[in-house]
Amino acid sequence: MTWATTLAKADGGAPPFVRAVLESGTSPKLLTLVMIDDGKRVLLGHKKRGFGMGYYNGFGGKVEPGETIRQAAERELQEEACIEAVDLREAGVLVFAFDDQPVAWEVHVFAASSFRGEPAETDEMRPVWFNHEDVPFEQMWADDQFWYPLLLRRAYFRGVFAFTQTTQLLWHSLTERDPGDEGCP
Ligand SMILES: COc1nc(N)nc2c1ncn2[C@H]1C[C@H](O)[C@@H](COP(=O)(O)OP(=O)(O)OP(=O)(O)O)O1
Repeated sequence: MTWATTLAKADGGAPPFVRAVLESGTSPKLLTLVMIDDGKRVLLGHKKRGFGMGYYNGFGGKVEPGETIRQAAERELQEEACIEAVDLREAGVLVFAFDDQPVAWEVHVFAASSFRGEPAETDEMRPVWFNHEDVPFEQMWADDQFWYPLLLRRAYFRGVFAFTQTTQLLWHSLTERDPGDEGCP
């Protein structure tokens, strides 16, 4: 997570717990998040249970042993929204550090503009379309308002976000990146 450590030192520096977790040597927990964006509207799910319950979010979850990150993204989209992305692309990576958790969460964000199937409510998510100008940030994770503009204009992004009390955003650093560029942000 070299880039995340570099970002954690940027913009005045992250809270100490962020650098501690990033420099601990412990691998981050890998998760996925898939956004369907048809160019005018995004498909979000209203989370009905578990982590982030009550928020609108993309579809995703933990990467299971033996699957790639992309396979996990495809599986979670099918499980949570009953659809299959046609043109799934890597949109960005978000690292979340929580002041009460010993490992960082590395969330791989994917986007697609078309899909097969009909979005359907599952026991985890209720899918709802929102026009780009009506994305309900007040009912979403506090980090989303910062990286959605990059997502919607198809810019690849990387960000580090520090939370306390699970949902309160303390600090963040976000950069727009070329996915093939492994140099310093
Ligand atoms: C902290 O900020 C977050 N912001 C956003 N936008 N999304 C987040 C944040 N933290 C987690 N997420 C996403 C990442 C995943 O898509 C889900 C969480 O996945 P979940 O815990 O539901 O994983 P599953 O594997 O589906 O879990 P269960 O099978 O145990 O329900 O939220």
